[in-house]
Amino acid sequence: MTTTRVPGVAAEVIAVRPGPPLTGTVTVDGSKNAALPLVAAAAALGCPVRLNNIPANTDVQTMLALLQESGWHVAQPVGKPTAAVILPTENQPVRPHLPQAARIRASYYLVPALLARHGEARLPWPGGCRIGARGMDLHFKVYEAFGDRSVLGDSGYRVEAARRRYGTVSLVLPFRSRGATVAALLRAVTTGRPLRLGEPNLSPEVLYVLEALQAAGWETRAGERLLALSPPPSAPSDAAWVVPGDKVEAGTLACAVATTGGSARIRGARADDLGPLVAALHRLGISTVSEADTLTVNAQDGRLASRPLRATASLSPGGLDADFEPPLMALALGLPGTHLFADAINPGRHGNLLPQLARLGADIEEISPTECRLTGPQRLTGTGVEATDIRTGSALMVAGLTAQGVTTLGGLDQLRRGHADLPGKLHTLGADICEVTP
Ligand SMILES: CC(=O)N[C@H]1[C@@H](OP(=O)(O)OP(=O)(O)OC[C@H]2O[C@@H](n3ccc(=O)[nH]c3=O)[C@H](O)[C@@H]2O)O[C@H](CO)[C@@H](O)[C@@H]1O
Ligand SMILES: C=C(OP(=O)(O)O)C(=O)O
Repeated sequence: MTTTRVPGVAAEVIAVRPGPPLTGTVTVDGSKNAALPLVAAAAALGCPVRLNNIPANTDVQTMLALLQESGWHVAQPVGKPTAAVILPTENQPVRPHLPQAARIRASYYLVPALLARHGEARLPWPGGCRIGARGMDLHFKVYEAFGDRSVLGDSGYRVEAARRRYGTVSLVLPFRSRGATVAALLRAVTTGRPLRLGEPNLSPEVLYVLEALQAAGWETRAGERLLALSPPPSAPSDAAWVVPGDKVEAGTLACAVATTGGSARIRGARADDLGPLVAALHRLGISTVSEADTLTVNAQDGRLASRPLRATASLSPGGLDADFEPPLMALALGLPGTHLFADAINPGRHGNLLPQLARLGADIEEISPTECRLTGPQRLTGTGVEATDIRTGSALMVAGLTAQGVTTLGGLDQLRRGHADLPGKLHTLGADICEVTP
């Protein structure tokens, strides 16, 4: 017998219209890019780990589902939708088949836990945002440093765990990859070996993993040149971690408030994580006040003070996270000055974002495939656009807040990979935004 699946109504879009300046208070969700390595770290630890403030975006749901397929329980405490306890199952499961790992970039974070549980990790090549070639060759160098063997295929890769070895693992990364840094940390955890990693990535998402491991007994030292990790004398029996608030969601909401000339409080993200974004806002004449976990944005008076912005995505400590660039670009379109943007980390980002902004009438000059220049203020006009990746989607929503007429945004599955409900948060601040299911 054959069965026919009737597809659900997938053609939904978000409609945005210009409205009054955004005001009020909104709280961001836990961060996707912090939750993904923390979930993998919980699995690598091998004991029950309670995680709080887990965001409900689809990438994190996929990651939790991958763990469940691979020999871990994900137990949801009753009445606590954003908490989960991750613990290994008692029975050794058969080698997992994980095709959904191809949907998300961060499935690579599971390799160390899979090596510990199954002696090998067999995964499809990772997916995620299509923002240019996104290699993972440094991850394989990391595993090689631990003695593991990698076999690369057309549709995926296999890493085989080394026989038990002892002693410190030392390696220097050729560039500061966040993914490879986390891979090294988690492989050190599952092998119980001390690690000395040169030229590490020190983005907040890496520092959260270090904080979590420190809370579980690891000794950690993080400097610009060297990151060191040593195991505790005895393995922890349990741990409890909190996923930090989403700095990218907070930064996107800050750009949204600023673009409407509004004034609002954005709670939940750590002020330190927003430093580079706040510096860019100040350059654009937007005043902000940063407290421990609240960013107050006031764009009512200062917008005429805008100076030319140079926003360059960087992997260096304290650099501008590439994920802040798209919403900043949407904001800069409305502000005086000639503003420059560069993202050489993700060489396909501008190829996604610029054509969509152009549909709204933006005039942006491509200096090279990864650099562009625009002069504001520009008047945009609403039309149908597509979230071709997460941050392109959120930037288009920011642009739609001041574009004349109606902007309709499709490709919501991309947006929801990163944010459980960004339109809802904009609505809380008074945006004229709704989801439409034709
Ligand atoms: C799940 C997650 O946290 N994703 C973030 C992570 O992505 P991503 O995992 O791509 O970040 P990395 O810092 O590891 O890599 C940056 C770039 O370096 C290249 N590379 C990386 C590793 C490697 O082994 N070989 C290689 O060539 C890739 O082109 C990659 O795009 O950091 C990016 C840069 O800050 C952010 O935009 C992403 O949101
Ligand atoms: C690029 C991103 O995600 P990923 O690396 O998971 O594709 C992002 O979070 O914007």
